[in-house]
Amino acid sequence: MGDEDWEAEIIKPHMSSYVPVFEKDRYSSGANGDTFNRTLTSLSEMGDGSSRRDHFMRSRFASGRSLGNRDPGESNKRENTSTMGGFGVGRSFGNRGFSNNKFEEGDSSSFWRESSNDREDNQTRNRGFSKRGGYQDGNDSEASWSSRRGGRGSFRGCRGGFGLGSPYSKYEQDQGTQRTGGIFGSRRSALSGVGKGDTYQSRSGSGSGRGGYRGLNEEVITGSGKNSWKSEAEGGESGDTQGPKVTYIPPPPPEDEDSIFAHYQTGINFDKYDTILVEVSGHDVPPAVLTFEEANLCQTLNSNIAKAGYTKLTPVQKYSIPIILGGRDLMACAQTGSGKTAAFLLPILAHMMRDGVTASRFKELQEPECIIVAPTRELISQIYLEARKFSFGTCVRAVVIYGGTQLGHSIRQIVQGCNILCATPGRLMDIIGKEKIGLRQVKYIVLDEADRMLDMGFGPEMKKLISCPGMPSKEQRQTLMFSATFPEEIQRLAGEFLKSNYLFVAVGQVGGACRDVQQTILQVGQYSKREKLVEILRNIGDERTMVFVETKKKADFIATFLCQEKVSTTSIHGDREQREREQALGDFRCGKCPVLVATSVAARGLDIENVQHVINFDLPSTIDEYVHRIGRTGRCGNTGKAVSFFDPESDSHLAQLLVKVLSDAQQDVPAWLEEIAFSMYVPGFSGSTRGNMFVSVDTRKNYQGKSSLNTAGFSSSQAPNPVDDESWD
Ligand SMILES: Nc1ncnc2c1ncn2[C@@H]1O[C@H](COP(=O)(O)OP(=O)(O)OP(=O)(O)O)[C@@H](O)[C@H]1O
Repeated sequence: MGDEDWEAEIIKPHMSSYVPVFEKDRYSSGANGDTFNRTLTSLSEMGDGSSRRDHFMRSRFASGRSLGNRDPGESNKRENTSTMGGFGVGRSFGNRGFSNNKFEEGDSSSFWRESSNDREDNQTRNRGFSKRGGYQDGNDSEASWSSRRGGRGSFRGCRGGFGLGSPYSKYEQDQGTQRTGGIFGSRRSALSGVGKGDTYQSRSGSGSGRGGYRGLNEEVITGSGKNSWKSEAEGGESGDTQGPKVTYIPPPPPEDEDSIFAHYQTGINFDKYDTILVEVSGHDVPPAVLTFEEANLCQTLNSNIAKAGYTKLTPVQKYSIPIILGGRDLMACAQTGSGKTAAFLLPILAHMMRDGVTASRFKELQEPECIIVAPTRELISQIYLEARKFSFGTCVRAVVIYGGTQLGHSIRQIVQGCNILCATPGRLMDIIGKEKIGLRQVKYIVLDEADRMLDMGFGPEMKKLISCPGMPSKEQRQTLMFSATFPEEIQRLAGEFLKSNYLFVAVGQVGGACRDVQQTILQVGQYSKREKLVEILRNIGDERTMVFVETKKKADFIATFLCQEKVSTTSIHGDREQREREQALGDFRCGKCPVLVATSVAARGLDIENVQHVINFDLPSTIDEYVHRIGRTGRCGNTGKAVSFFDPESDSHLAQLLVKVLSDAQQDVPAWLEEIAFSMYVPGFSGSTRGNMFVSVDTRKNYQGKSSLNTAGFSSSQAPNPVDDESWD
């Protein structure tokens, strides 16, 4: 569990995890790539005599709906995470032990195998669903809540300290081993007690079993046990708990119109969106709109849309806008980078304009009409900027609040007038708990990356939100959920937030990767990854690249390593202070650091212009995360490239799902990957969608109608069809 890191921004806000930046050299190109130009279809045509294999391939991939069963592999991977190691004593690593801006490979010690708390993703799993552990049955009881949160301190004693003086290669050797670093004492004392300013220091808070949680390192929710809803803000600002204040006040975004409407160009494949299939299920589906004019939004909105450079609706917008304008609840699933944000913002704003809401700074209690929640600070900031853009020149005021920033600042933003409140879950619950906003006027709740939020274990928080005093019931408000992936079990939970007649919009190969991303899977063992990474980055030159790794410490480590290799790099992850995270994103966006090393904190939603490459240095543990990560490139009709290092030792459980994703996106599938996928084949696995975490279709058994449409020429919703019903089960 993440028993220390969640407090990072509270306890020692002044500490820096600076990653040095070096000017990037120019490098020559080198050879790269080892995929085979063989598609899945060609495999089935090979006639290699393996009937088992043929059966496997047919059953897995031919239908386009099968393949799941990722849990065994996933849990395998998870089970290997209970170890800790450490950095070299007094030795270098960024400002966490990076001495004199030089990473001493031989001296920096045993960079440890991923500890469970270091894996951003893993933390969430620990709070996740039954299959992933944790939240199980919609039971929101305090008992289950506290049991998931409590007892964190109990892990501390057995968490590792330093691997004294062992070299980096030791880290690599340790990748496959179970290490319990207890002999060097607790992580806290070990990490903070050694060396001087440039030693890695734990920014953990007090130990001793204090409860708390920091979901995906984004939101800080502390609790000293049962039924506690203390947050970093409370602890830091009101003095309810110990710890210094969070003082960070994010700089205000530029106010000038050019900056507000700055946008990047849609890509050459934008028009291809018209051919994407869309399925809408539920009763009385309103017809889609084909153009912005048809949507009949108000004049100011149309003008803002034009200034934003939008001339044509994306598929998810064509379908979602009329559904939301029609007052319906919605669960929408569309590929990464396809315009989901505007799909909910525009109709909500249109309604607000119609209803004449006005932000007033003179109101004693601000009562927003719309609450938008997203799982990460960066994503919610981005949504806010979109809301600000589309509400430009109107009397609607959007406000953003998120963790890692001064609570007083959040409150000051709100009291100046708040119609649309964009928030991360922890900060939102803080503000509500402090009665800084009233909920009586809420008409719209939007959960962006809803699957992630629920998967992260924010289900209870979201339930608290909708059952807060004053919050209109689901019959009296509109609830909208968006994501590129919607696993079945998440859908079932999500259904509790929505009216029973909600509509489900599925655009394209739902849960699938964007076809504009060229995907390459390379078989790279853990010992060769760094070398391969450098080789690829040198080929890439200065093109903007996101490198995903599995743990926070590894993110720092790889960033530092790349800096030493003279690749201008920065990093973002949940252990970095908010100002550092924003700085890192800023440096990446502006091109100062064309390489951003990130954990899954940056996997979702981030919309950064011109990210041409994504490199999965470590593959994520789930295929959904893979889809989101590679979706940071190839956005809005632009093309992009994703290269993933596949280590058969640790990633084999993903092989089947990767083959599926690749073939669905019409990518080349390496023969060796097919072989691994085949070897992982479980006889008797039906390949049905049910239980499959990947393919996201409307899981409601009794939905009454669906339409299967082409975004260019759609039909209206169909009458219930028992045959279709079955096929949707
Ligand atoms: N109709 C449109 N015309 C032109 N650009 C658009 C349109 N809709 C959205 N965009 C732009 O496309 C980019 C991606 O949009 P957005 O971030 O909403 O995608 P998303 O579907 O939410 O992606 P993700 O699943 O990764 O969160 C943004 O820069 C947005 O401004």
